[in-house]
Amino acid sequence: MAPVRDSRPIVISGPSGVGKGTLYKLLFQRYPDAFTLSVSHTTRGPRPGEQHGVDYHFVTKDAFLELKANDGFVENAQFGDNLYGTSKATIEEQSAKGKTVVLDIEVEGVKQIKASGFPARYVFIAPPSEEELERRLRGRGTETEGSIQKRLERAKVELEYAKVPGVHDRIIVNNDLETAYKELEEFVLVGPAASA
Ligand SMILES: Nc1ncnc2c1ncn2[C@@H]1O[C@H](COP(=O)(O)OP(=O)(O)OP(=O)(O)O)[C@@H](O)[C@H]1O
Repeated sequence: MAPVRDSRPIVISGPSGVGKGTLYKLLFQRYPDAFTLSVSHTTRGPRPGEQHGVDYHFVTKDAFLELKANDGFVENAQFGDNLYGTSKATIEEQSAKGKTVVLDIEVEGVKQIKASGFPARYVFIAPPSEEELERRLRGRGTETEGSIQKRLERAKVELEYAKVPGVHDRIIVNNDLETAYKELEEFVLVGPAASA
């Protein structure tokens, strides 16, 4: 177990395709007992293979809206026809198991968590350049051309917001993967380097 001294959840944000997932998956592989990814609520139906409570908490729209009305989310958003959110109870349950919760959320969610006063640490993953971000999005092979263009437009807004002083505790440029990983590890472990 890594000696994580600061148990506040870690909010990781950054443009789509910058390598957030790649970086925190490395962290989870290295420290499987210390970190866990937050499980979001969603009103969309499960895709084949997705498990309730593992990939998402799949809930009805009514249940989602009731939780929202009761101030149960640290952040929530609508994408298409579906609602998504991170519940306070989920973070608390996962934290109670002794794990540091990692949240992978987009910029509007970051703003909401900050506004809510929920204690968290914020790290932004930046691309070496917009050209390299585009190369990675294309290289991943998961997006249509339209989706790539939307994500690149969105990236400009996110990169601007990241420049606002005081928003993030750390900005890591994901150029060389190993170097960026080491920076993330150093940020999340807090204090002397841990031995895995
Ligand atoms: N340092 C790096 N150098 C080169 N390629 C990288 C680097 N980091 C990640 N990649 C590649 O970039 C692509 C995007 O990475 P990843 O899927 O982790 O991004 P993401 O930020 O989690 O995206 P999304 O928000 O859309 O889920 C992947 O194909 C990944 O292998």
